[in-house]
Amino acid sequence: MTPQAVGFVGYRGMVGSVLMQRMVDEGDFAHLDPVFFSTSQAGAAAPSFAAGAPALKDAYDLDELAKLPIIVTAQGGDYTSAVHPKLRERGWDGLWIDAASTLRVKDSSIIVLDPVNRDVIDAGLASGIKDYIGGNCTVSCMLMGLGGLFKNGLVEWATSMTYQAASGGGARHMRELLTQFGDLNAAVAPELADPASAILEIDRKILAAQRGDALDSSQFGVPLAGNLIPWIDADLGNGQSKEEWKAGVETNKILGRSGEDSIVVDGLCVRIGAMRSHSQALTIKLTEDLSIEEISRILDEDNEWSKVVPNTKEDSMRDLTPVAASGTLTVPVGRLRKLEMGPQYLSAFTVGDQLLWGAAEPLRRMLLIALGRL
Ligand SMILES: NC(=O)C1=CN([C@@H]2O[C@H](COP(=O)(O)OP(=O)(O)OC[C@H]3O[C@@H](n4cnc5c(N)ncnc54)[C@H](OP(=O)(O)O)[C@@H]3O)[C@@H](O)[C@H]2O)C=CC1
Ligand SMILES: N[C@@H](CC(=O)OP(=O)(O)O)C(=O)O
Repeated sequence: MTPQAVGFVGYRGMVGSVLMQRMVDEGDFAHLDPVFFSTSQAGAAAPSFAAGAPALKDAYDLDELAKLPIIVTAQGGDYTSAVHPKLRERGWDGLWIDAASTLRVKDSSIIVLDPVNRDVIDAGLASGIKDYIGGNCTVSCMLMGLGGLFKNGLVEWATSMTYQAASGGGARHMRELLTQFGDLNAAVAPELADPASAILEIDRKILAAQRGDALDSSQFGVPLAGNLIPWIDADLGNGQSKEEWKAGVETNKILGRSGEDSIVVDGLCVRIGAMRSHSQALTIKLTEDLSIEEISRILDEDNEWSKVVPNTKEDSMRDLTPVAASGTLTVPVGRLRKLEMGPQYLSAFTVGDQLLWGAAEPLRRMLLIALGRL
């Protein structure tokens, strides 16, 4: 069988690079003919990992894009807004697989997270839906960890309090965080080198640096190092951030639920100084009083990546952190405990790499589904 041609836009960005690495690691390029696009480097050589691919094409060249039956993009929402409607207007009916949020909640698209909603994806393909969009990173990571409870109708409502990594903002945000850590360290280096120096003097200098103009905070707007930011994405004007709004809307869309069938999911989204894994603490009201053993079994069995971490200090500190989860597809779920509110109230804590399950991996797997390989 002739390999299918697939267009890739945004392959050299942060999300795109993680996607390419996963595809190289899994040998995916052996089963397709890649055509790479760039908004800034048309004509340059294709990336070395895809031997034989043609030179980079202009990502705004609709004629070139329209030749392809499948386009995968991690270029960003502005690109999607600029190109996708024009392609559809001219009658292109290929599959559009996208990391950006632009098309996510449209009726004409499906949010892809196949370990959780393969049935929804298959029904979409069968009914002729052409736009398949990766979900919000926090939502996808939460559902990869706790999907077993949601899929089995065991969640009456859930509230999530997130601890989101710098990578959610992009590569420049990660660099800014590290630069801030370095600058803060430098501000008190002599005092740190002297074990006899007063900690309150160190603290005073750090606070002065954080409150002054010394730290570059141009990406996040305020310092993140030694701080946190209790707001992510746009202000919807009703006291809710857009990131918080996505939790309920996207969770239900992924699960194929709507109207009275919807599950209420809401909470607060907070940026912290982790690098690339998002964490979240959840309070879940269960629809029935299940034992922790039964809950653990359901979560572990739901998908091969969800891993229940025993609710002990040692296990939690070792296996339930951004440092433990980053760079892996494992989504640890722990701190499972019945809360004092009653036997149907469950606490949980989960962590996921927001560039893998939070962005690249659902796209990669959707591509494999489209190619008939998954
Ligand atoms: N960051 C995240 O956590 C998540 C992001 N997304 C979505 O993915 C989109 C892309 O995000 P992200 O990957 O972080 O964006 P990046 O800024 O890393 O990359 C986007 C594009 O920037 C261009 N670019 C310019 N200079 C460089 C450079 N030095 N190195 C690499 N690329 C460069 C590339 O396009 P070109 O080759 O055309 O110049 C690249 O495709 C987002 O807009 C969002 O819609 C989705 C989920 C999570
Ligand atoms: N908003 C997320 C990252 C992201 O890109 O989300 P979305 O794909 O929903 O725009 C964060 O900052 O952590």
